[in-house]
Amino acid sequence: MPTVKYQKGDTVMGRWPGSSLYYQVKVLGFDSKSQLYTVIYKDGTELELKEQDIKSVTGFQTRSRSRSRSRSPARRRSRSRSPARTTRRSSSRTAAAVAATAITESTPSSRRDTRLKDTVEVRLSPVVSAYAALSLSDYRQGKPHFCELVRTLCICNQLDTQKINYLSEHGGRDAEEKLNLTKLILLIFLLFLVLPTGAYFWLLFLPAWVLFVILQGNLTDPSLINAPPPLPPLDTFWDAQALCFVILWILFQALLYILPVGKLSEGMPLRSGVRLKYRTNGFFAIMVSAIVVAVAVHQGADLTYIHSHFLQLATATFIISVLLSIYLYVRSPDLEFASVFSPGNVVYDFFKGRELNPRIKNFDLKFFCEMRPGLIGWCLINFAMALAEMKKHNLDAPSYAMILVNLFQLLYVVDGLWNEEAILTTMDLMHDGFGFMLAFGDLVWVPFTYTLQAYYLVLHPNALSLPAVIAIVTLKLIGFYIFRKSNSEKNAFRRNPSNPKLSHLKTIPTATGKSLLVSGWWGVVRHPNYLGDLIMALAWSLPCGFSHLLPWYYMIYFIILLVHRDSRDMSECRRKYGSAWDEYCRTVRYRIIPRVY
Ligand SMILES: NC(=O)C1=CN([C@@H]2O[C@H](COP(=O)(O)OP(=O)(O)OC[C@H]3O[C@@H](n4cnc5c(N)ncnc54)[C@H](OP(=O)(O)O)[C@@H]3O)[C@@H](O)[C@H]2O)C=CC1
Ligand SMILES: CC(C)=CCC[C@@H](C)[C@H]1CC=C2C3=C(CC[C@@]21C)[C@@]1(C)CC[C@H](O)C(C)(C)[C@@H]1CC3
Repeated sequence: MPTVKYQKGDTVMGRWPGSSLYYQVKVLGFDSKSQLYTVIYKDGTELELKEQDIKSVTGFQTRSRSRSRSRSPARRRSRSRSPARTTRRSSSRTAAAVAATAITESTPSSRRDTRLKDTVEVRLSPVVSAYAALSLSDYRQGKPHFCELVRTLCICNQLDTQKINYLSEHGGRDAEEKLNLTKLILLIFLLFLVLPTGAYFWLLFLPAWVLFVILQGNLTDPSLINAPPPLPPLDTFWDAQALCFVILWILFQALLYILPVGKLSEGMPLRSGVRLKYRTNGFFAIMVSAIVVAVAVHQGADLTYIHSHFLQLATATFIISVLLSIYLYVRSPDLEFASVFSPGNVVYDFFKGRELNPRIKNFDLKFFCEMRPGLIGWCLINFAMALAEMKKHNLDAPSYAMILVNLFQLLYVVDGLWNEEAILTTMDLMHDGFGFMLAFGDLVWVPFTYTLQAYYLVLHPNALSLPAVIAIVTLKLIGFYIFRKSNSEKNAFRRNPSNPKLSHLKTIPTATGKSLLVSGWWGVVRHPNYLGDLIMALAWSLPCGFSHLLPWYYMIYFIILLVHRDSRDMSECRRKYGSAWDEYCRTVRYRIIPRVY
């Protein structure tokens, strides 16, 4: 009779099948026939584990501590946690274990050999090994983000784990050769995207693009594929008054934000378990802003200034976003966040941000910038464009096209502010740092490029027939319905998974304690909210007609943005949820558009 190492009632660390994560478990018994231990997780889930998947509690450290030791996401992420990549060695009685704190093994040798371990684990598949080789050599050269991009792009190009595994099982050389072209294309993409050059690229490209589209909007024949118009003299960019207006607007919004009006909502738990509080009074802010603007117009304020000084206002806002990003960079970094996301590269850190939730006392800079000056500014600018159109064409009322664009986008923003709490469960708030990308995105990109349809219509009117108006409105409402319902469903579920209103929905439990919705909207496609958003984007461009590409810019940009976000989210969820995510993907096969994508 072999000796039983762990006894009934012992508290030990049990490896979660197919991952390198260990959770605290209690031994319930040992079956000498199968040589398996039955263990129970904290949530009551029982599993059978082999002896080598069990360790004593000593010799472990919390994952957060080990994370902060390694600043390399490349190293951390290439350590496969996907069950698809590893051989499952234990049998499970239930599909999932709801975990307490996830713990990784930490022995002196495992620490010493982290790099070796990475290589061994990722060699399980040819494609992954190519990625790993790339990432490791590039990591050594100080380009850890390089591998992140390859990984993201691999996923973008559908080289997901299942395909990779399929190829490793069936492919051999042929399959790998077939991938060469794809890899080549990926590498060309990388020339543009690779970081830190990628961060430089985006730092220059994003402002240049805003300038390009604004200048195009002033041309008689605007297009996205026209050569850029000649740069106006430098002094035309600058207008001190425009800067004052922008500062006043931001301060005004900040004042509304800090007023003790409206609900204090709790964010999602941070890694430390803390839940930050957010003042969700965005609807109040837009209402007050509308009243103030209406009074100002009534008092004779000429809002068409916004149209005639669009470039100067954009420049002023850009300057503010750069100053804000510098401030965000020089604030002391959030080490816990940086240890997970930041490779410690100055440009990359500046671009992506070093803190998840930078705050000045209770003033949350990311939340404020994402939901207030830019978003409400977007509606203000659209309204100003409608006035400019009336002035330019001597109209008593704006055109149908202008009214539709204004109303559609106003509805989108008002809805976002009305459901402001839901933003707390979105990727930006939960996972992304606050650096130049979001500061610029929130303050400049949103108000100065999302308004392009209205800006375009001032100089390029497009007459709409009544049936066209009805068709476009119907499309918008369909998109809005899908967008709102799906976002609310996920938000309600994340806030209270046992919400009785959602009890009819099927879910998959995951090892993190959170479950995934597999029916309802989230059972139709994996991102129903993106689907609704895309349909709405289509309805925003249609009123501008088909004469030029410029008003279709948002649609094109949005497809790229959402496809990229979906890939990023897919890889993040696969990392978080492992086999449960794969099961979700098997059940819900399409990402955004049913039966298409
Ligand atoms: N107009 C614009 O410029 C933009 C608009 N948007 C819109 O903003 C909204 C938010 O988008 P975004 O933050 O990108 O993504 P989501 O709101 O879709 O959030 C993704 C997260 O939802 C959770 N999740 C995914 N699948 C499930 C499931 N089956 N069941 C339960 N939870 C699930 C996961 O987080 P976890 O499990 O950790 O909770 C995942 O990381 C969308 O409507 C989008 O269209 C987004 C970007 C730009
Ligand atoms: C190219 C570049 C600079 C990208 C930055 C992306 C940001 C512009 C967007 C990322 C996610 C966003 C969201 C909204 C606006 C655009 C950004 C900031 C949003 C606030 C718009 C209103 C919606 O109702 C929303 C609240 C769902 C949405 C959230 C995501």
